[in-house]
Amino acid sequence: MQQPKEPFIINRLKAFKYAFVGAFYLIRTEASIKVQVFCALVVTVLGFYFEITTTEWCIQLLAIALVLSVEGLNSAIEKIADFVHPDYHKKIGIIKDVSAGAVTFAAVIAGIIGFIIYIPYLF
Ligand SMILES: Nc1ncnc2c1ncn2[C@@H]1O[C@H](COP(=O)(O)OP(=O)(O)OP(=O)(O)O)[C@@H](O)[C@H]1O
Repeated sequence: MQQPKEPFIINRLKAFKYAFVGAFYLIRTEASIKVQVFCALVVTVLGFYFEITTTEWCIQLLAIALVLSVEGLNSAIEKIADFVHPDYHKKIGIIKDVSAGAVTFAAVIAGIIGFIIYIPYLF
């Protein structure tokens, strides 16, 4: 028998709950996400210390969101890869390397953004 359809708002609230559970799971279990969250906290403190502009805050927050999102998706791809093929396989290696490579793009660009924002405050 089909389950009765739940109201739209309940359905969306549940989706939010699952998404937050996933976000906290990432922070609790993934070393790379812990490092990225630590970096995000450091630049947030720097932002308050140097009183960066509203535009700089927006760009910094976008860079943080980009790195955390791509890192989270990379973790999800690693988990899918381990689930579908737990043993060693050359193609799984390439899939994981490509996924990690996507994080590298985001992290390098975020680093460059950090330099562009903070170098003028330091020198
Ligand atoms: N099943 C596998 N088959 C082939 N190569 C693998 C496999 N698992 C991992 N590798 C190789 O080892 C590298 C590291 O994989 P791993 O799953 O440990 O990710 P990680 O980079 O340590 O993840 P994290 O982001 O959690 O630190 C991969 O990028 C890939 O080159």
